[in-house]
Amino acid sequence: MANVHIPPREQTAPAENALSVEHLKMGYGDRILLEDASFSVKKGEILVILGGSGCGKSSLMKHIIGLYQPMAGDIKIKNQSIVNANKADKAKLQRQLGVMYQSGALFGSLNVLENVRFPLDQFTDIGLKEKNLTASILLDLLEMGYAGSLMPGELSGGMLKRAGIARAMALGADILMLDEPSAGLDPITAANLDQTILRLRDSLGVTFVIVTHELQSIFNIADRAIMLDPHTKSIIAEGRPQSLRDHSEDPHVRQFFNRLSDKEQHKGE
Ligand SMILES: Nc1ncnc2c1ncn2[C@@H]1O[C@H](COP(=O)(O)OP(=O)(O)OP(=O)(O)O)[C@@H](O)[C@H]1O
Repeated sequence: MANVHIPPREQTAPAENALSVEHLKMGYGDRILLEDASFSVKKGEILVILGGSGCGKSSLMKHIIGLYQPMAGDIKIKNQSIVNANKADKAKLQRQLGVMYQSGALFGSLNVLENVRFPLDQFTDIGLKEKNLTASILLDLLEMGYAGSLMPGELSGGMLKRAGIARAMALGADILMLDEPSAGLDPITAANLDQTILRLRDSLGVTFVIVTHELQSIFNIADRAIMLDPHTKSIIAEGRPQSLRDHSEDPHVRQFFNRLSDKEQHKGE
């Protein structure tokens, strides 16, 4: 038999961590929200954080971006601790993290271009022309190029979120943290925003950490989900949303992903 040459399998290097949360204990005063939580997010991955109201999703985001110090544990941005960083290093790490809060949180007295330019005005000394160009490019990227001169009060919900994302990217962040991006959007606008998130990931390699309850959106865009639980103060589920929906050993997790009422969940018991 002739020797058949089988080419070696291409070695793909494991993706690097964009961020990792290691044995995090967090809370406020006597109130502990998470006891010992660990997870990581690979570069270019879309991770969704889930959990009932008040379980600590926003608090986790605020710890990741360095607004609060953990009670114990570490948080690393591209393998560098933001918890133990000195002020200058922490500021550098924070620039790699862009945050969009629920409403987009634009300044009502500035037009859209000025809003997107704002972080550049605050934190850089580059010229106005260059800053305006950067802001315009970001608005184009978010399909908002036509809206630079509009005031936030003139924007629809979807446009506010897009402008908020553009602003979050102004300082060059390639890890975006989005707090309930689809909240308050109609289904078509929410689906369009999902596509934009996927496009930013696929074309620029942006990493996303997203807090959302929108199941459809979770199934459309999330590579992985983690679910926080206030009772055990831990991460009770981690995996692909579809796998958690169909195979999680935790009935509460299956109930969540299948969007079942308590009655439907306990039918036949
Ligand atoms: N700065 C703070 N000081 C003290 N307690 C706080 C602070 N921020 C949040 N909390 C409390 O911590 C708990 C978790 O709040 P957090 O906003 O992180 O939850 P969440 O899961 O994001 O909730 P939701 O889904 O309703 O937005 C809540 O009980 C909240 O009142």
